[in-house]
Amino acid sequence: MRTEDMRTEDMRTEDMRTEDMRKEDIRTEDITAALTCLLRLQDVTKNRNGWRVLDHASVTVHENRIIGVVGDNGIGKSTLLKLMAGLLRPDGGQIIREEVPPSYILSGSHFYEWMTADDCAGFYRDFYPDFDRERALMLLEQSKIDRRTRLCRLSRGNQERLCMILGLCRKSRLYLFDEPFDGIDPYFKKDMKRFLLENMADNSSIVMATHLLKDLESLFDEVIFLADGRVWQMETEEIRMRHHKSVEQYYLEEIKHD
Ligand SMILES: Nc1ncnc2c1ncn2[C@@H]1O[C@H](COP(=O)(O)OP(=O)(O)OP(=O)(O)O)[C@@H](O)[C@H]1O
Repeated sequence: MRTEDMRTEDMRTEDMRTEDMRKEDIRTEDITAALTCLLRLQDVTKNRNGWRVLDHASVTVHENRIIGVVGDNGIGKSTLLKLMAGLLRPDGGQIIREEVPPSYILSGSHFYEWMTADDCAGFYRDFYPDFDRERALMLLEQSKIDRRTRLCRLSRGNQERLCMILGLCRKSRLYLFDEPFDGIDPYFKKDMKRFLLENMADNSSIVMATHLLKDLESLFDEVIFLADGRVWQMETEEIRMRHHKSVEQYYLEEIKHD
């Protein structure tokens, strides 16, 4: 979110938050054509575990963007991604998105260890009608991941790559990753970054929660920050040009950590 938008957001009064917007509401509509906007959270509030994780948060995801989601542990990054994915419903505000559902990329730990890559692809085929199994099998072969190997025998990096392949092979325009590169060595990370860029569909976008700013910030066009009870969105370019900082420096030096 740009500074002007943040100010406007702050200036909104309670009166303007209509009864409608307080209702649980996820709307889907074809908003893309006019605005090239894939998803919008408007004034979204979410309470979890007895505290308000998101408080009137507003963010927008346009097409052809890679957006980082950055904030301290437990601040609400996964919650934000799950709201975007439709896995959680907001307690207030609205989520407006395309009819095509987002692809929320599960991490390796969501599958049983005895499952093979083939089993995981079968799971995706059964659950997601938009899953392109042939493409997934082709990418697995390209990545030298044997379809018959059980997950427990795959390296951590290959487990994550498998999950990335499965998620990317859903016909979506919005791919949501929660810590996709966690625990992966620098060489493999570089390779997976390249793989991601090569295989993301045209006119799609990625939203990615991560703590690995040094490694990943070069990917980001924008960053969504969560801190101090607020959520705001900035262009990476703005952070570099206006604040003369990297995303990591901005995160460490400019935002409040409890
Ligand atoms: N399944 C759940 N049930 C109830 N409350 C939850 C659940 N998951 C998370 N929470 C609460 O929501 C808050 C935000 O959690 P979330 O996982 O979104 O944070 P995060 O920023 O992704 O954390 P991390 O960086 O450690 O992964 C947590 O502090 C926790 O109190």
